[in-house]
Amino acid sequence: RYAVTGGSSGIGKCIAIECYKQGAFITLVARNEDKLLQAKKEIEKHSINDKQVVLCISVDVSQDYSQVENVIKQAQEKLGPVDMLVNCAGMALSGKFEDLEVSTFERLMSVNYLGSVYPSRAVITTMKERRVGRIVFVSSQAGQLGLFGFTAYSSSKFAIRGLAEALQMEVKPYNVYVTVAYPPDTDTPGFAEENKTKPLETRLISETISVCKPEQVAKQIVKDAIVVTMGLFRTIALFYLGSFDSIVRRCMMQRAKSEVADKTA
Ligand SMILES: NC(=O)C1=CN([C@@H]2O[C@H](COP(=O)(O)OP(=O)(O)OC[C@H]3O[C@@H](n4cnc5c(N)ncnc54)[C@H](OP(=O)(O)O)[C@@H]3O)[C@@H](O)[C@H]2O)C=CC1
Ligand SMILES: CCCCCCCCCCCCCCCC(=O)[C@@H](N)CO
Repeated sequence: RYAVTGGSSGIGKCIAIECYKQGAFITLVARNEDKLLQAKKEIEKHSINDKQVVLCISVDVSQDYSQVENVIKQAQEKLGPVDMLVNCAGMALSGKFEDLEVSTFERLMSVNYLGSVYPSRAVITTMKERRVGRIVFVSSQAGQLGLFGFTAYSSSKFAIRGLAEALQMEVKPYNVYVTVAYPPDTDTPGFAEENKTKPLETRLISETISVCKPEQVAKQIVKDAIVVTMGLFRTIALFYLGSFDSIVRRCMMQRAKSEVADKTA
């Protein structure tokens, strides 16, 4: 059972299709109901058995945590616990730092960052209890490099990386896995929208690499969620992370011991 935020368009919709093709039950989360229904119809064409369902939830993932928590609870009651959550809802706005409205910084932070925190927070307890789960975050290449025109966007995508890495250290002992995707420019409705206001410099920088197809990006994201690949930096970091993970495990054992002691006391 998979839940995909931003599953009604672009990369999120392609991720949903990719997972549906593998027999998963899908919950789509986005705001616009027409787009959700449209996507549902499209995804259902790829079913591989007649038990599969696509459930649509209309909610703004960036506004009210209790609302997000409620709808996720309802979805889990209908379909059962979520095994994989893909946080793909997001948006991009660009412009020079001094030209961007202050409200744009707030908006991108709440949609891209808090919009990934809330759904994750809503599913994590059940995942830890079940000792099963995957959470996928969708950052961006602009979440690894700060680029001209992306002062608001890049920082919201860098934030996702910090969240994901910290969360991974917490949930690893519970067999819950976290992955982050850093996609390049991808041909989606959101990308077309973003291009309407892109500064020239940003456009020229973007054009140095080619635009990907959302189907291709989605395939890679689903694959990476299952098979983890590594870069050089990651390998060095892994040495440290290993020792940090053992601290986490030690604390867990210590806590379990003292809980037993409390009970017997
Ligand atoms: N396309 C690209 O070039 C790249 C995109 N990305 C990232 O990938 C993700 C998907 O991008 P893309 O497919 O292009 O985007 P689209 O604009 O095509 O789709 C965005 C999806 O997110 C939903 N969404 C947006 N805001 C909210 C919200 N506040 N609450 C709930 N749902 C919301 C939209 O539905 P609705 O509007 O109805 O709510 C829609 O389903 C984003 O996080 C983006 O930053 C990363 C790198 C490159
Ligand atoms: C290890 C990293 C390698 C980096 C290679 C250099 C890439 C420079 C070009 C970057 C293009 C900007 C992508 C942003 C996409 C995006 O998030 C928006 N389209 C959102 O919609």
